[in-house]
Amino acid sequence: MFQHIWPVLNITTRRCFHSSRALKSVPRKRSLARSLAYGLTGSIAGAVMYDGLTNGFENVAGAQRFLRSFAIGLSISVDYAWSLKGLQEGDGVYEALLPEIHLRSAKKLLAGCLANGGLYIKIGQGVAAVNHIIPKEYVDTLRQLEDRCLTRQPGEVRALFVQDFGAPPEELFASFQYEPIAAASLAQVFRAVTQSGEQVAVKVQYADLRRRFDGDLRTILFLQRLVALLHKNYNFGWIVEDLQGTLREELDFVHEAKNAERCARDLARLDFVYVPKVFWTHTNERILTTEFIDGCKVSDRKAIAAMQLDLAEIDRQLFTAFGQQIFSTGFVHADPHPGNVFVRKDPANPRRMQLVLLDHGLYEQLAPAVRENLARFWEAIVLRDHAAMQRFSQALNVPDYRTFAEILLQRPLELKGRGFSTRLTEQDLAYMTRQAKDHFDRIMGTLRAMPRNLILVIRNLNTIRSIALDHGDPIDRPRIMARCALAALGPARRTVRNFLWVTFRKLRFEFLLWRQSFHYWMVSNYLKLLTRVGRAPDTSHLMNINVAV
Ligand SMILES: Nc1ncnc2c1ncn2[C@@H]1O[C@H](COP(=O)(O)OP(=O)(O)OP(=O)(O)O)[C@@H](O)[C@H]1O
Repeated sequence: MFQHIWPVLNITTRRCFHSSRALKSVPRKRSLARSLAYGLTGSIAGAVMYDGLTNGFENVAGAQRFLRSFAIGLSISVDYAWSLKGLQEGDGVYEALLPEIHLRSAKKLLAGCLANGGLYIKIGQGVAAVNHIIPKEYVDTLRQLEDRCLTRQPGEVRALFVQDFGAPPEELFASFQYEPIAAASLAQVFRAVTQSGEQVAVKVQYADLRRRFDGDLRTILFLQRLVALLHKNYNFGWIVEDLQGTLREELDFVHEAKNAERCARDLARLDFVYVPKVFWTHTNERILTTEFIDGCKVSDRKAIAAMQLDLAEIDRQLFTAFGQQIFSTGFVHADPHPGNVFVRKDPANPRRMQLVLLDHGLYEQLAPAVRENLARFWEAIVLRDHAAMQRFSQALNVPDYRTFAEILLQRPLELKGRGFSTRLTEQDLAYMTRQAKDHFDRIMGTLRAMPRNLILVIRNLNTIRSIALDHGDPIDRPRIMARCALAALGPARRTVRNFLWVTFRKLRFEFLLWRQSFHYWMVSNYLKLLTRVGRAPDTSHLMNINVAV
């Protein structure tokens, strides 16, 4: 569930996680640890009481999950506060200790997620997806959740097939391997061969998932209300409440299968994207059978190198595919974490790569007006046209266009002295951390103002951005997205006039981008020259241009 409020958590992690960049002073950290500990204690006590009063403590496992989360949260808070007591950031001891504490804490979180399962695994996946913000130790440890096998009751899978299809898997399939090939938050995936000889992946839901889901959802809503009482700013309940329906749909594999087919239709034009075929005869609400894909995760750089595929090409296609969904079709995969994006050689042409999109449980549908205004807003960001940014932001009901742009891009709007495509520096990251801390209300206000279904779009963007960052950020992401936005804005009817209009807009866009790059190139060379002759004036005003469109 937390993956759905991740866009918000993504921002708040900067307040809560002790990344070496985010830590400014020890006193602040101590008070954070203390308030965390108090908050957690109060919340857990309240929640257990609430569960007891409303459910008569029927759900012992639910109470256990509470207590486990509480113990882990408390132990992590205390570890940071205690181990770093009296030390200052920048000290040798402090810097040496910090990665060790990060690693210890990440391992505790991993163990907690695995023990609690279900929604808690989603939280861990969400954390691993923000690799540009949180410490490496968390990312590396929690990444294991992307396809970690969880244990299940003996005979559970067989019983589920008998209940739902009236026969065990070995009768329904020519062969069925009971050892799962992967497991995730909702299900385990098994390999099988159909009676007609096709290799398939069979995704079988955890039997108690639906029952647990309701309890966990109630609990999280209750906990967040408590947290909101203690800390007025931390009110995320509206997001969870809004997304309840979407969350429930994710439990229905028939819905997922239909989403997969729609995604395949929507992206049929992109021959570098593939969606596995659904086998409807072996699919229902809890069991999903699809064509088996022999590929590697998009994060598996070794396997990608072994296939001699190019990371930049992969990222370009990744952003183009999701850019197409966000700006053109409006039907957006909301959970494209590396476990859900496979890479393989195109079976029809082994010299080319293909992206395979898995897990179509969670989608967001954007209304045409939202899509269009978002596309125009994105184009304006890349062209640095502030008047247009303001106009299209307002059309989306968001008054603060700067904060909105920074939430979408997760980077400063102004990269002073540098081109827009330049990679983020330590100062940029520090700026984002400061923004999140100092302007938390503004960020929350912007999130509340924007169309609700953009929350999951932001989740999509954060996830694919973290994939690219992990690849060494080899492409110009904002520009690729802006090109997708521009392509989506063309009129649907194919006439000569429309063709000319679209071509003109594209040329104008490319020219403006070229003009920006040329400007930066000229200014940076001019500066270099002045520095070489011993005269380096303050010319920052030259670099901070806005291209008027
Ligand atoms: N068609 C397939 N071919 C090969 N492997 C697959 C296929 N479908 C799923 N898998 C494997 O199973 C894993 C889990 O599948 P999937 O993501 O659909 O499950 P989930 O429970 O919805 O996961 P998530 O935690 O992402 O919500 C994938 O990461 C992948 O490794």
